[in-house]
Amino acid sequence: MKIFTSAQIHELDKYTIEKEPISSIDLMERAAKALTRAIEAEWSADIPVVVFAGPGNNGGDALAVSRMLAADGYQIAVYLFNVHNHLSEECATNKQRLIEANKIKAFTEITMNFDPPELSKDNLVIDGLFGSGLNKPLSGGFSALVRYINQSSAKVVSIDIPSGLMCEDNTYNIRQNIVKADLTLTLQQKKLSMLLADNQCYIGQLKVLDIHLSQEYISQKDCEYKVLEENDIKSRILPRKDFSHKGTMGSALLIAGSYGMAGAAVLSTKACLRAGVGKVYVHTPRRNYNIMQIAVPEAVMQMDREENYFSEAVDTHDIDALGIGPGLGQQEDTAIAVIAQLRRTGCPIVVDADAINILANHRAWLQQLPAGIILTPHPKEFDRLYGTMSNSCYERLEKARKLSKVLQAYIILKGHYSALCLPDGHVEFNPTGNSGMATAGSGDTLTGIITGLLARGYKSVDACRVGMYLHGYAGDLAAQELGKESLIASDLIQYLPQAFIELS
Ligand SMILES: NC(=O)C1=CN([C@@H]2O[C@H](COP(=O)(O)OP(=O)(O)OC[C@H]3O[C@@H](n4cnc5c(N)ncnc54)[C@H](O)[C@@H]3O)[C@@H](O)[C@H]2O)[C@H](O)CC1
Ligand SMILES: [K+]
Repeated sequence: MKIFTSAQIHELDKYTIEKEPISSIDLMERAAKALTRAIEAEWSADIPVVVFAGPGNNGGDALAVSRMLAADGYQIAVYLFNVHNHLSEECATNKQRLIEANKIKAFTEITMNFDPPELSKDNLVIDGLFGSGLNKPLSGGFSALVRYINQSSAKVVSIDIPSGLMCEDNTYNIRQNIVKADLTLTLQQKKLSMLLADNQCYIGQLKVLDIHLSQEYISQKDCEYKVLEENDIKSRILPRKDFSHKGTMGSALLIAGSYGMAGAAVLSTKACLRAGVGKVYVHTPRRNYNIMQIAVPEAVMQMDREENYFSEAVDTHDIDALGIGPGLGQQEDTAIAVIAQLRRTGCPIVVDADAINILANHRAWLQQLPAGIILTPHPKEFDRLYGTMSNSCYERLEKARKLSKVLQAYIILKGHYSALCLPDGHVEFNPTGNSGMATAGSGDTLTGIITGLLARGYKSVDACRVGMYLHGYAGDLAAQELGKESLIASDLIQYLPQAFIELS
């Protein structure tokens, strides 16, 4: 699913009006019908509804919804904020239609002073103050109203987007002045800000309502952000040929583990094997020999000369993909070996965990990374790598995009909706996965899966796409059976076969 920016949504809106063709007011009527249906599916007519409508088309939607709910027997009190004595054309038409229908309990148009109605837990607030046309943080009377709504115990449903939240960048927004919705009914598509962790507290439950905007525009328009869908993945899963043997299914090498961190090597190795690769080699310190042999008998061991940590770069001539970093530790010898390894490796590489931390501590080395390298940082690792803290998830995402372009690297910024940043500036979000996966070792399994897919013959971009989707999908299957609370990283490996079956 493409994620258009608010400017593109505006364009899409105009394109639909012109090409369908449909008048702007009829399009609003179509949106309002979808919104009304969704609200009626959640709340019955005995809940008293208070509607706050703004001066633009978000307010127009709210007024049309008010008319439709009233016609269905809901008790509605409407407050229309017209403080600059200017309503959008569609908002003004819907004000007229609402008054003429004469079905609502109370209609107040606020031009100056506003005496807020009492809001109790038995009320439903419909927030139609501002939508995709918001162009700066809310202030003055609007911010006071938002705070009033937020401190009340009423249920809140936001039309299109919680008022005060920007569709994209909220780095410099004023967080107290954003409506906290219980339900957000967004039109046509999710907005970028809805995919970012720091905005989740405003959105509540999220439903996307299809208002049938132009499919022609949607399919033709290039777009920097998209959410991956099952079909994007299914069509990319490589078939296994009948006459395959382990020599044709690729060889992966994992450089992982240190004393006390053998588990990271075990998890990444098992996950790598389960990604369908022919052979998996593991280079790990001597101390971990027994653990690895017993835990993963399918893997071939290569012991480091050091007892406790990775210390020497190894030959990768016969290897199809390298995964480096899980549980490595950050010894200075390890750092030097990691850099030497990255320099001498000719096959595709996944860099994770301590290997990322090492690069973060030696940022001059970043320039030497081979193009096409895959980095899989979680947000803190990314901040260290980039060298600055981010004030918002949007800011971090933009930095990751920039770094991907500069390094010509694939960066997977991990989290809910992990963001795959491509060297050409595009971002693809992964929709699978759940909070049960926020547990130690989860990242090690992702590294193993992507390394396995690379060795198996997937292009780097597809190994990232398929890898993160499968990883989350396995997590979702595991959560269905085991619940989220008790989920551990080994469960992800356990459910990887089922994930493959369902996606193949
Ligand atoms: N394509 C669709 O998805 C459709 C969306 N619809 C609805 O239309 C709104 C967007 O409407 P628009 O008129 O462009 O913008 P808003 O209503 O969000 O607000 C514009 C209005 O507000 C003023 N303004 C902006 N920022 C501030 C601020 N910080 N403080 C005060 N005032 C501000 C601005 O100057 C304008 O006057 C979309 O969200 C949907 O709800 C259509 O109904 C159907 C198609
Ligand atoms: K809104």
